[in-house]
Amino acid sequence: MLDFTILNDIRQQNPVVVTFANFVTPQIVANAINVIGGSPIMTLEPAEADDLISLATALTLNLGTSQGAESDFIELKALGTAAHKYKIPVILDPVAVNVPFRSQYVKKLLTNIEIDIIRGNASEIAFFAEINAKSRGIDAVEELDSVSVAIQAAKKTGKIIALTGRIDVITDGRTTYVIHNNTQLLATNVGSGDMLSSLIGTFLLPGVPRLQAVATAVLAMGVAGELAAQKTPNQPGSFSNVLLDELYQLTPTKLTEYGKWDLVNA
Ligand SMILES: Nc1ncnc2c1ncn2[C@@H]1O[C@H](COP(=O)(O)OP(=O)(O)OP(=O)(O)O)[C@@H](O)[C@H]1O
Ligand SMILES: Cc1ncsc1CCO
Ligand SMILES: [Mg+2]
Repeated sequence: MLDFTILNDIRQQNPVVVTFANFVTPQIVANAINVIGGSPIMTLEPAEADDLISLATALTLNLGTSQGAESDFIELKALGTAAHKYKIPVILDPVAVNVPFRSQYVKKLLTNIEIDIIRGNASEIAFFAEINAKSRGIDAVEELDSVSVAIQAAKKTGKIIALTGRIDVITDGRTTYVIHNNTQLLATNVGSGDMLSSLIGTFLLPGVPRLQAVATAVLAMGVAGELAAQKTPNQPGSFSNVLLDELYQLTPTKLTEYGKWDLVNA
């Protein structure tokens, strides 16, 4: 079961979420964390990694624009090592991981840092399921069977997988949540996925079962997206702002009333 009172806990605890961001969407990612009730901080300085992570409840590593630079790798490793030391969960957003150079980089990262959760679109998650999927840059292109791809990725990696798309699938390979709340405007808005990867961090409060926390974060994004889309039909620019308003105004009652989700093979 999902416990939506976690929203009240987030607002009460104001959890610090550290994000290694890409340079395209840091502002909306920071706002997403803030409006839901968390406290965002972005960093690029390895020397402060331990200090920041000691304050944080989760770490999100977004690889959107990081690939290649040795300084980035040093930073990612410093953050990941500190997260392991302080036992906080690490979320990976493997943007465009099917681009060969990025595939190698992610493999290197996974041997150096312990990752707990991977959030990506169908093409990105297919990489971890070891399925040959096409992708065009940051976007998924193929209609894959999301449920089986996500479960296979979870089994291959041993990590929690959040596969987003027309439906969202959250699984540890045994228990699977499928989320049906959605809107095309979320896909059109560049950075919805980046926002979600850091929102997941905000929902991963200490002591909360991780799979349920991840599923609730994805549901929250879907419900807020639908409510925003009703107010901004065919207006992607306005949608982006109203999405933040709806995340800010989200309540456990709204998640209960509007949330459409299934629990499969529990
Ligand atoms: N075809 C779709 N229809 C409805 N909602 C979608 C669709 N595709 C994605 N979404 C929603 O958009 C949000 C972001 O997921 P998406 O899979 O687009 O991430 P992404 O590709 O990493 O995005 P970005 O790179 O722009 O941050 C999720 O909440 C997801 O449910
Ligand atoms: C457009 C883009 N390019 C690298 S990261 C990013 C934002 C979506 O993740
Ligand atoms: Mg993405």
